[in-house]
Parts: sequence; C-alpha cells; structure tokens
Amino acid sequence: MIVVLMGVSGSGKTTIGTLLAARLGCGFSDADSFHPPANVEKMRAGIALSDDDRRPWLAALRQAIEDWEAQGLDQVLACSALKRAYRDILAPHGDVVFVYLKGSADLIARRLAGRTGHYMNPALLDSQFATLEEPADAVTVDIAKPPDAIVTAILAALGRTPQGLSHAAT
Ligand SMILES: Nc1ncnc2c1ncn2[C@@H]1O[C@H](COP(=O)(O)OP(=O)(O)OP(=O)(O)O)[C@@H](O)[C@H]1O
Ligand SMILES: O=C(O)[C@H](O)[C@@H](O)[C@H](O)[C@H](O)CO
Repeated sequence: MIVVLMGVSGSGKTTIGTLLAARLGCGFSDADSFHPPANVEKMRAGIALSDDDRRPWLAALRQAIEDWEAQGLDQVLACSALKRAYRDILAPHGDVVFVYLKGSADLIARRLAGRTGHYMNPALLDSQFATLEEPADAVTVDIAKPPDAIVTAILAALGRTPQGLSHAAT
C-alpha cells in the first residue's frame, strides 16, 4: 500500500507521516526532498510554484511510487498534492491511498510561525490555500488533534490496528 499524506505546507505531513510509517512498519519519504534546487530557492524566496515548476517534481514522485510498487513495498509519502490534476499524475491508476490533513489557515499559520529550519516561506500559506483543491475521495483527518491521535485515526480509516505492525482483518 502506498499512502500519500497531502495538504498545504504546515499541515503536518512530515510530522504525521514519520509517525504513521513507524506504526505501519514501512518506509517514509518526503516530497520536499524531490524538489529541484530552483524550486526550493523559489519557495525560500516566497514565490509560489507554478504548474510548470511542479510538473517534473510530480513526475519524479510518480516514478518513485512505481519503483516502490515494483518492489512490493509499502510506503508513506508526504506530498502536498494540492490539485486534483497533481493527484492524477501521482496515481493515474488509482493505486494510491490519499490521506488529507485538513485544518484551518489560522491554526496552520500558528504552527508555521513556530517552525524553524525549513526552507518553506510561511508567507506562501495563502497561496497554498488558494491552490488547494480539497479531495472529495480521500481519507480526511482533522489536524487540530495531537499527532498520536491523528495517526490512530488514520490507521483506523485504513483498516489497520492501532498497534501498527499487524495488519487488520479485512
Ligand atoms: N498535530 C499537531 N499538533 C501540534 N503541532 C503539530 C502537529 N502537526 C504538526 N505540528 C507542527 O507544525 C509544524 C508543521 O508541521 P510539518 O513540518 O510536519 O508540516 P508539513 O506539512 O510537512 O510542512 P511542509 O509541507 O512545509 O514541509 C511543525 O513545527 C510541527 O512540529
Ligand atoms: O506544491 C507545493 O507548493 C510544494 O510542494 C510545497 O507544498 C512544498 O513542497 C512543501 O509543502 C513545503 O515544504
């Protein structure tokens, strides 16, 4: 199973994804590290990425998903996947479970204000929300809760036990 944790910058993709992968006993990857340097520099400078900027990044992520599938690996991927068209590039065959980390702009702005050491400029949060097309068909979780509670809610929605490593009955 490939799980993509999606949502705007600061919604908790890295935080929740790391915990979720540990509870599932699988690997974790962060789409942040797939961006070409030019994209990173734009975001650092507070310039929103365009569709053209995101296209090669999404293609590289799709390739990574296909590689994990070919190896039979479960994997959690943190990726903003803001638009429907981006999600279609990531999962053209519906072979990915999307989990949407949903929260208010106020809450996420507060969290970003408290975060240090990340290239993403918090001033881009408005543009992230403007670009976001909320998924109708994703597992959707409320990010106001503590990380452990969010992970437990995701595991339940995925049909996995809260303990993680064991797979729930179908
Ligand atoms: N459920 C939570 N409760 C409290 N704080 C949280 C929660 N989830 C994340 N945070 C904090 O919010 C900030 C943003 O989280 P995180 O870096 O995981 O978001 P992200 O979606 O990966 O961001 P980006 O897309 O910019 O990489 C971090 O400082 C993190 O510690
Ligand atoms: O689509 C985008 O605008 C980008 O992916 C951003 O969301 C960042 O990669 C990330 O979320 C910030 O760290």
